[in-house]
Amino acid sequence: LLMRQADEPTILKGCLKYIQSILQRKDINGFFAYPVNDVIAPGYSSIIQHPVDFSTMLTKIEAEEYHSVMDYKKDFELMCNNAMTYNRPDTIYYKEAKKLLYIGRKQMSKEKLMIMKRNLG
Ligand SMILES: CC(=O)c1cc(-c2ccccn2)c2ncccn12
Repeated sequence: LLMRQADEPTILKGCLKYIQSILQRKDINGFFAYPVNDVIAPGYSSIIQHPVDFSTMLTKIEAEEYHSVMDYKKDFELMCNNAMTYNRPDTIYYKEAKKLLYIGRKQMSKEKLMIMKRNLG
């Protein structure tokens, strides 16, 4: 039986789920786990045009809607920037978003992606 080499989408899916698992562990309060609603955040849906959260991103990973790590990184940065747009700088949501953005940029840096590619190679 020939070993079935995982195809590109499967490899990318594995990488993105690994990256998301690391980033979600940093969101200890789960502020970014699910879509923000207008009940907890008044006026959110009229202020934020392109809402995104980790659960939505996981659905997109499974549906193979991301064609590269850079694609995924765009949604991740949008999620953090949405929080830094809607919330004032003195709020826990703004501060957590800023921290998460920094961690995500390190996790998806050129160097880290090279190492991941090499280990998959
Ligand atoms: C991410 C974000 O902007 C957010 C998450 C939350 C949130 C998410 C889960 C539980 C409680 N709050 C929130 N609440 C008020 C205002 C903004 N937020």
